[in-house]
Amino acid sequence: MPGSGKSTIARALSRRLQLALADSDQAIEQRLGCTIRSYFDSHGEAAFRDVEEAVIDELTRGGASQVLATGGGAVLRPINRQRLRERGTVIYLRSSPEQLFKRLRHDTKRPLLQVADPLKRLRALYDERDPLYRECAHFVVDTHGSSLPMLVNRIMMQLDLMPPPAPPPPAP
Ligand SMILES: Nc1ncnc2c1ncn2[C@@H]1O[C@H](COP(=O)(O)OP(=O)(O)O)[C@@H](O)[C@H]1O
Ligand SMILES: O=C(O)C1=C[C@@H](OP(=O)(O)O)[C@@H](O)[C@H](O)C1
Repeated sequence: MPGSGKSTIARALSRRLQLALADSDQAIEQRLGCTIRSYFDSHGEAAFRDVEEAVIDELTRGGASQVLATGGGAVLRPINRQRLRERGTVIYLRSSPEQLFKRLRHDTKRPLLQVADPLKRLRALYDERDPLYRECAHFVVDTHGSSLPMLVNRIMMQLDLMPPPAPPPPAP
């Protein structure tokens, strides 16, 4: 979801894991040469989702060698969910629409929230997306009431519990 703290938490987690940090929204804006908001305005959401799909494909080809923060709508397309889940470990940072509204009520960057009633929009997005995040994620971390260091510790513990990745198939 927009504002669930993905960028903030991914940055802290990448430091802790000593892995590179990637941010698909930043990569998209670099490719577009403009902000996501202005691209939404000029080309519409479907065109944005095409670019998002291509960037996520590229950024996940290296497997689990980095921490990747995706935009909140990355799970909408089945191919994105499949690539993310198969190529890495996916963490759903769950927040309620009410918490997200507290964080984002003054936001001007997120195109989907530039509406008369952003809380209503956040509730609709949550209802649509929560099942998709759960389908895609390897585990869920609730972000409510935890500081950033506590969240990173909880994620580290969950990662420790993950089974090791399957070995690559033998060379033919
Ligand atoms: N765990 C948290 N508790 C409170 N505020 C948070 C938390 N995580 C992020 N924030 C704040 O919420 C806003 C959105 O965070 P951001 O990392 O940009 O979210 P996203 O990348 O998911 O859209 C920022 O202002 C950030 O400081
Ligand atoms: O929820 C969404 O559909 C979107 C969230 C944004 O990213 P954040 O989740 O980082 O706000 C950005 O990708 C775009 O505005 C669409």
